[in-house]
Amino acid sequence: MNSTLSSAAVSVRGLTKQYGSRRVLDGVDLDIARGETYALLGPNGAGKSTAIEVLEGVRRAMSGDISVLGEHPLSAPRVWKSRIGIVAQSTGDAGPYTPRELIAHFATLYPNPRGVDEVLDLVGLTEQAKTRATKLSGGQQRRLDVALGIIGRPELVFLDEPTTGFDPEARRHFWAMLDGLTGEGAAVLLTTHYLDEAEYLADRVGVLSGGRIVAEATPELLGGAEARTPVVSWRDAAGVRHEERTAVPGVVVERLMHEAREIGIPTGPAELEVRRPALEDIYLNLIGANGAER
Ligand SMILES: Nc1ncnc2c1ncn2[C@@H]1O[C@H](COP(=O)(O)OP(=O)(O)OP(=O)(O)O)[C@@H](O)[C@H]1O
Repeated sequence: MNSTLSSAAVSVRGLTKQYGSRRVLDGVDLDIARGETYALLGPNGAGKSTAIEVLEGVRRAMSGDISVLGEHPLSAPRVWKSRIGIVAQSTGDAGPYTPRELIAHFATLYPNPRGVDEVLDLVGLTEQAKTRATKLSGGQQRRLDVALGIIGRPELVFLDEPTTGFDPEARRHFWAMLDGLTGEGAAVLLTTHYLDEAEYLADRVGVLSGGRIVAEATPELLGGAEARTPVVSWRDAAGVRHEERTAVPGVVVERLMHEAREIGIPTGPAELEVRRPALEDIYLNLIGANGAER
């Protein structure tokens, strides 16, 4: 995070949004600092895209105080649009054009765009620069979406499930690219269903469930320190299964081995295992506790 820029990139209080009689967002509070990467997590249908679209000025909220780069998205001056970058979940038809042509065209819409070659390289499309966009693979088309979202050197980038369809190598490449972007001070609001992606990229993650942010922290601290405490499990000589949460699993394992040897079991207790809860376990617990949307 860039600590020299302190004013918020996004500041939201009490955001609500309803489709017909169905309330999708029910009082969302959200702050994203300049230079911060924030991953918004939540099950399918939780309202992540809806929230992003409200912040982009594409959808109208029912209520709430919303400030994005210091402006309300629906009353922001034209130049505000050039300060944000949007990679939506689905994008339109690219027509008969190549990535180079599309990126070059989009570059003309911004006052201070990146170079076309630089962006092609950043997203890993240099080799496909002259291939018709419609002939690109799904992952390559997604990279083109990202290219069009960052060509204008945005101060804030909205990335709605940006790496869906990427192969593992492309995903790593994308992560490195994003490191470069945020290194230049851009704030990022990202949605993803890949918990490893959130863990790698995000300064903070928020979990949207039941229309609200139900948990928010750095990836290391989500769910509280307790949630990350390792669990030692084993089966005793009578076949009864035990679990012990402990910050010192090695000490517990040592004790169990010693106790087992004492009663003539040199190999230790059956099914002895140490589990360290991953972000995914903690996320699933949070979603479970707050009722998943389906
Ligand atoms: N234009 C719309 N009209 C009516 N309902 C909508 C509209 N757009 C979205 N919804 C509904 O609002 C809810 C939230 O949708 P949204 O796309 O914001 O969720 P999401 O968290 O982004 O989901 P996903 O992870 O599947 O992309 C869903 O139940 C969806 O069906």
